[in-house]
Amino acid sequence: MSDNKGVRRVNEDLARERANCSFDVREITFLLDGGENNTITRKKIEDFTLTDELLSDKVPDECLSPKEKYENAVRKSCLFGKLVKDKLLEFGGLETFGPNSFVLRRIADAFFKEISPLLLHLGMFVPTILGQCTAEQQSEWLPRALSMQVIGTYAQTELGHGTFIRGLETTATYDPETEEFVLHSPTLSSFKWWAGGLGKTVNHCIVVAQLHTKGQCHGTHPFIVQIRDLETHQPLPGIKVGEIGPKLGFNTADNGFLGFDKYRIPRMNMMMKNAQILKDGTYVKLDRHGKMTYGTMVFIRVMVVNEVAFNLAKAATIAVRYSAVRRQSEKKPGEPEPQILDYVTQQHKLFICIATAHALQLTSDWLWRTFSGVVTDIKHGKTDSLPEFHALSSCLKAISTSDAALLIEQCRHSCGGHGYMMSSNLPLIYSFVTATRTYEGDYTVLLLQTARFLIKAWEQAEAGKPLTPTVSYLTKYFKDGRVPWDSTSEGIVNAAYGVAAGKISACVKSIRNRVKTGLSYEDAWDLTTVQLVAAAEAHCRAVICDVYRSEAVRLTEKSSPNVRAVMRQLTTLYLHYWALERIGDLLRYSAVSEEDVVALQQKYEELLALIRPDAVGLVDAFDIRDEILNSTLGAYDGRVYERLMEEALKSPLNAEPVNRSFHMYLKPLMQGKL
Ligand SMILES: CCC/C=C/C(=O)SCCNC(=O)CCNC(=O)[C@H](O)C(C)(C)COP(=O)([O-])OP(=O)([O-])OC[C@H]1O[C@@H](n2cnc3c(N)ncnc32)[C@H](O)[C@@H]1OP(=O)([O-])[O-]
Ligand SMILES: Cc1cc2nc3c(=O)[nH]c(=O)nc-3n(C[C@H](O)[C@H](O)[C@H](O)COP(=O)(O)OP(=O)(O)OC[C@H]3O[C@@H](n4cnc5c(N)ncnc54)[C@H](O)[C@@H]3O)c2cc1C
Repeated sequence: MSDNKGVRRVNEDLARERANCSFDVREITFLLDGGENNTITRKKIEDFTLTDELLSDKVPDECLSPKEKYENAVRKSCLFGKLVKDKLLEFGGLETFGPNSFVLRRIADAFFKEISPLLLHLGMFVPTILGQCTAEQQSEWLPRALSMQVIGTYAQTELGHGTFIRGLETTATYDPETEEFVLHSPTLSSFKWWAGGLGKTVNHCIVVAQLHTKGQCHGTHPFIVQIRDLETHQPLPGIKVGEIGPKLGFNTADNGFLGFDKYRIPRMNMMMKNAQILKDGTYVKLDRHGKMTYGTMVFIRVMVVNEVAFNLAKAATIAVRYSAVRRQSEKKPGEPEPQILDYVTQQHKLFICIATAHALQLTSDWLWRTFSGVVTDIKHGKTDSLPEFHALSSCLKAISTSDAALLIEQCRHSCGGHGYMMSSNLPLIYSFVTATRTYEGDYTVLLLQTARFLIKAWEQAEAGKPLTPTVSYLTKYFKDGRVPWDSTSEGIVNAAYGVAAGKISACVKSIRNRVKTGLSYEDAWDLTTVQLVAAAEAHCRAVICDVYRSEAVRLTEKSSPNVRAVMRQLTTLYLHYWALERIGDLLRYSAVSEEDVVALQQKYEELLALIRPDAVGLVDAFDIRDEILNSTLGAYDGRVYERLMEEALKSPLNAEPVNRSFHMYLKPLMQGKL
């Protein structure tokens, strides 16, 4: 299905793989896109936007200086922004595709090898206006933000604090005399640090600061702050702003720092949906739940699951296609060199990547639907579902980003030396995804948030109180104890829940035993955090296994038999992979026997063999165009070696036969004249 526009000749091995695929690739594309209509619209938009004129870079981005890279990214962001504004809305905007199909995000990958400096504008600035402003404030800020007169970012993290939001030091002190807030950075560690686009691009930002009024601090609140002049783009007096320097990735995102020297903003620049300051300085709290100002973070955590699923699909596409083209070594003496995809160890590295991309995509669609329900509840003043949703989105964000980063790195390893080339795009995909494990809530910190909820749920189960849906399995565990083993998919999912329940139970015991020795609850909790993180991870894995299995069955109800078969093979592979990965836990918390373990391993290896002939078809079904993949190793036509050489020749070092350093240093060294 992938666009093969401009293809001269498809590599023979890839062509044969495609001819032998057992199913109609388009059927799986439609499933992943959420229906044929979505696929048709997406492809129309891709045809329309991915034009050579906008995409061509004479010099590869990675050969540019940091400054040139940034300037190129701004140029492309503006072209991309104009395209979206002028043309894409003709297709009905994002709503046409459903909020979870992320068409624009997909297309953006063709424009930016790294990140758009405007990502935070649409990704966080606009959503925070929607989530944290009153209707009146929205009518003032939204039109200006959507027409790009106001370009913004989200500046919460400081040099000294990212995780512990309550510890942020920037202050916003209300002055009733002038009806203004005075923003101030009292220490070096209070400088804002990290916000994308802050370094050079934006003219406004959302600043999260400690609100002081009438001599009292009311905790952190968000404010809209203009930081640069709209005409000259110079920082305004009282603002110290700059870029934070080179990073592992995100090098076109101009992440920035920001400090305030008693900088004044109007009272109405406080985002007032959840709390207000009246003219006289009276503080009015409207948020009954207490954590509504964390709403943008929850929203982004939901989006990130989809983001990493797509990036893993990209890495799997590159690695599987390359593994079908690449031939290396001999299986038996004198035999022709096999495609490396024929090595079982290679299949073990890669098929779990395809299955995980599906698992995360389907889980993300389910999470989005659940989130939409929570948002509707909140609109009607109901916040009861928030604690469970916070626990769910926290662990899914942590596990999906961590799994995706590890598996993308595995894809890179599976491509040998060529996977190390920037032109394979695997290093950039990895550097992007590994950051998702940290930003919007660090892995450990978020799992501990989930653990907090799980321990409370356990106590509720003990007290015989009803439990919310994602933890209702604890009630069953209370009744039946250790789970029986059953090697069906349903049985493995049940066992995964059993492991989670067993681990939560062990944490509860551990905390209580420690408290009995005289420790405070906080100290007992702290000493148990290694187990608590593992329990939250086990809970999250059980949820993903459950959702993936049930969603795959539901989605393929009307599919052709071959598509149903291959989708079932993938879900079964996923469940077996994780059962084997966590065999120690299963031995501890379920009735699995030694023989069952042997059978699990055997079945897993049989599944690798069954999936092998369809592997290329499965990654083709992700339907990621060459312009978006940006990879010498993963292009649809498989012209790997030609592309590697073409890209190498673009290196600026190849523009001249002899570099001047020869005359300046090497020659004098060779002649003993240095
Ligand atoms: C492209 C890249 C863009 C990147 C952008 C960024 O990174 S932007 C920067 C992104 N930065 C980050 O992501 C920073 C990550 N850090 C954080 O999100 C918070 O500091 C925290 C959640 C770790 C702790 O917060 P805290 O110290 O205020 O809270 P606490 O632990 O004392 O718990 C008190 C109660 O609150 C509950 N509760 C908490 N959060 C939520 C919620 N969202 N919803 C609902 N409930 C929530 C919690 O469950 C607990 O309930 P319980 O048990 O009492 O019933
Ligand atoms: C690429 C990138 C882009 C970003 N973009 C933005 C942005 O646009 N806007 C913005 O505001 N921020 C942004 N951030 C900041 C990001 O949100 C924070 O880095 C993140 O929330 C982690 O916080 P931290 O850096 O303070 O880590 P720390 O909290 O200092 O974490 C360091 C270590 O301490 C551990 N730790 C911390 N607290 C605990 C605890 N309670 N229990 C156990 N272990 C703990 C962590 O697990 C970790 O191992 C970005 C970060 C990155 C990397």
